[in-house]
Amino acid sequence: MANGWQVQEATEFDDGTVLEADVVIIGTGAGGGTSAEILAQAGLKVLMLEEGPLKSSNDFKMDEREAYSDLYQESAGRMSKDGAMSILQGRCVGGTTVVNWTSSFRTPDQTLDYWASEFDVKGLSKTDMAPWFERMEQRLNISDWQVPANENNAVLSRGCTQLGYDWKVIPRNVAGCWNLGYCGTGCPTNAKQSMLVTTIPAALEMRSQLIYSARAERLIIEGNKVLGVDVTALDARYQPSGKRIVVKAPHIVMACGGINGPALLKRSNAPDPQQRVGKRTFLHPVAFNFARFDRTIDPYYGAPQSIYSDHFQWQNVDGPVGYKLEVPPLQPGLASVLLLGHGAHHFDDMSHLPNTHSMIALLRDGFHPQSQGGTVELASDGSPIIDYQVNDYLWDGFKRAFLSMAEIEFAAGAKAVRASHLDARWSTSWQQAKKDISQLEFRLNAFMAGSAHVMGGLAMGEDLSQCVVDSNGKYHYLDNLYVFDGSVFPTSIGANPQLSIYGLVARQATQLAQQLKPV
Ligand SMILES: Cc1cc2nc3c(=O)[nH]c(=O)nc-3n(C[C@H](O)[C@H](O)[C@H](O)COP(=O)(O)OP(=O)(O)OC[C@H]3O[C@@H](n4cnc5c(N)ncnc54)[C@H](O)[C@@H]3O)c2cc1C
Repeated sequence: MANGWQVQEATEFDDGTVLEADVVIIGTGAGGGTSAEILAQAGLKVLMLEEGPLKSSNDFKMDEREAYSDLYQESAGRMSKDGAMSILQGRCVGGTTVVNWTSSFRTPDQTLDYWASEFDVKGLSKTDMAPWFERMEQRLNISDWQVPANENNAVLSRGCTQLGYDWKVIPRNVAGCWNLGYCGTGCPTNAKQSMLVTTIPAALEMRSQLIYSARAERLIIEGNKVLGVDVTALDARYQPSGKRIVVKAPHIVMACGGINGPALLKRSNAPDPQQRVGKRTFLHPVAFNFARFDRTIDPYYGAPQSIYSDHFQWQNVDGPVGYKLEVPPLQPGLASVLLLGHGAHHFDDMSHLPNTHSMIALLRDGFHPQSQGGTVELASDGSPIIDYQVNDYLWDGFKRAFLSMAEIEFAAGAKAVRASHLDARWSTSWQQAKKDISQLEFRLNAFMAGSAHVMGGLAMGEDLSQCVVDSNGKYHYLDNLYVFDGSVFPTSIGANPQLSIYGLVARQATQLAQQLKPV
């Protein structure tokens, strides 16, 4: 910034200021950052709008309390409408890539094939996508994690090996990682190759502009065109400051991510003849399991996710729900929420944290008629609400996942295992766990699922009865509006989504850049 980058907080502008650019990008996460660099490289004047604050490694102090309120949507308190699902998403310059846990997977072939056959998605086969994944893997230094897994992750590989289940090492987007484990509070060493330290600085170096604490309130739509964006300047407490600015551009890229993107279109009364905006929002609903060991696990230290198992993920594509197994970090604040409960039991659970391991199962939603995902609605103040119901189809998956996780944990030497359900107790043998898990029932607010992977809501494809953007990310019903982020996925990915977004957006933004390149 000292070199003269154009970076401003929205409140620095006078109320009513009008700004102009060749392309305005709303949101600076995986999709926004990738688009900004590519469009700026093509010589276009890019203006990035971000509703969150600008924070950097100077501010990232491995402090959960500050990080959750500064860097996450709704201060990490975002929930589904009925409270059954806790949803983590970033809200800062760099978006969710600033707080994510660095796992980097290509889109599974099964998912790309399913999109082509069920949603008439064109041009995104495995072969079409390979060069784009390769390009972004190089750009973000993605490769298998070479350091031995921490104890928390080693439980997964050890248990799977014992049982003959598949497991693999996770590729990560890091350069010179210190193996601290606090990726979720922002990387204090700049090792994580988030948009904050890669594509956004590159775009700024090419004379792009970034305005932060700037919430896109609505798109200004006339006929088939978006003329610009009406922006609310937010104050230090992330509340409207009373100032508004307008950004005009001939081309608009929405990269606000799932939930917020559909909400912006709804606030803008964007044309949506089939009423599909906000539908098919997927979350990879996550079930958590905990295991106690008689040795130290220290689950808060070391690369958060370094081992995964897809053993239960692709046994079929469109039958009973499949799930990916991974291992989350357990910093004390996060652990205290996930462990559920209160009082003496909770105190006891937290006292055992150094000996506690956790495993997660990420359910692959969206591949079955009984898995239609959630719907984004607007609250009376225009903010988004996600209605996502846990039904019998998902509950069956959660119960199978609890069993798989407990079996693996006992095989790895766990002394006791517990599901994250208020009725669950610590089972001290695999036999006991099978019985205990079979008795668990879905009750609202007794079982809490989580999500850190918001996808869909603006489905991509040529089938107009289901989709609102085309296979290149252009909104079907407006001439100059593009959606370049994870909200376009017509199902969940079936793997952690960031590299799917980077690869897809690299392809789409490059196409747009070729169309718009100044002559
Ligand atoms: C704790 C955590 C861990 C994760 N770990 C992994 C992982 O290990 N691997 C992986 O692949 N994925 C992971 N993810 C998910 C991954 O980071 C996201 O899927 C990805 O970043 C989504 O990209 P996006 O471009 O769709 O949206 P985002 O990256 O969320 O970016 C959207 C941006 O738009 C801004 N915005 C929204 N609305 C507006 C508006 N109206 N006006 C202006 N700005 C707006 C938001 O503030 C945000 O900065 C994790 C997520 C979390 C929360």
